[in-house]
Amino acid sequence: VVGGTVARPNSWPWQISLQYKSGSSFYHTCGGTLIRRGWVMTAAHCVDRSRTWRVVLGEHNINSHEGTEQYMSVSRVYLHPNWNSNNVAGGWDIALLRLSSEASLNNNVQLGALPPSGQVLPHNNPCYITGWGRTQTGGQISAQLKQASLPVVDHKTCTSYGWWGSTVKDSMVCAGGGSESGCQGDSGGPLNCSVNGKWVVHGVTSFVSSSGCNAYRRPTVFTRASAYISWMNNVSIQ
Ligand SMILES: CC(C)C[C@H](NC(=O)[C@H](CCCC[NH3+])NC(=O)C(F)(F)F)C(=O)Nc1ccc(C(C)C)cc1
Repeated sequence: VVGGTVARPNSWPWQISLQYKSGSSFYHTCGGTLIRRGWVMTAAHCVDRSRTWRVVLGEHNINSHEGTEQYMSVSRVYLHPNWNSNNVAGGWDIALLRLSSEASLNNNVQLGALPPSGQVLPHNNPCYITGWGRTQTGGQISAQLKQASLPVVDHKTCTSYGWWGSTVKDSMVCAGGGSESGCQGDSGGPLNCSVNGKWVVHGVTSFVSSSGCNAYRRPTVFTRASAYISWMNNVSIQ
């Protein structure tokens, strides 16, 4: 996350850290959202190579053990069948992870709410991106979970000339476009939007401009969760 602030610990209790094993250690690679006690929603581009994964719930500082963490292994990865790892602009950048056991819900671990199928939010709808991703283009990832205010940029604007144009599809949502943005390592995490006074996980962090995370008129682009509700249902999640 470029800009924004360090989040109050566990104030986004559905945010997870997706980590892969290398040698005898695990390393943060992406974010995700706990949407059922046994299921995590993330980006397909995070899990389209075979690795030993773990999901950490109740995480704040990824470099220290704070006692609120739950470490879950992943029993199966469901990539969207249409995902093409050579074309993030094609969309379909969504995956579900089946956890080997069910999370215990508490003050630090809660389920994220999904939107109703087809919901599209208006321009400037208040949203926050959260994640441990790089804090500057080409910089380091953040040890502590960060948040930044990224209001929705409507499709009309986001797909116009000088903005993302036709790279952005209807199954995506844009947010931000100013000095704050997502960045590598935020992938797969939630775009948390305030709808009728409640937080809804409206997006899955997908991509930023290859010329820089907070590039001018290149808002962060998210997979629009409301476009995939039926797929998630069919993966027997709901
Ligand atoms: C060094 C980074 C900034 C490069 C940048 N990476 C990204 O945007 C990666 C997703 C890459 C998926 C493809 N393997 N996502 C992120 O960094 C995220 F913002 F989500 F955290 C990128 O590839 N961006 C990109 C690439 C192609 C397009 C279209 C023109 C096809 C758009 C954006």
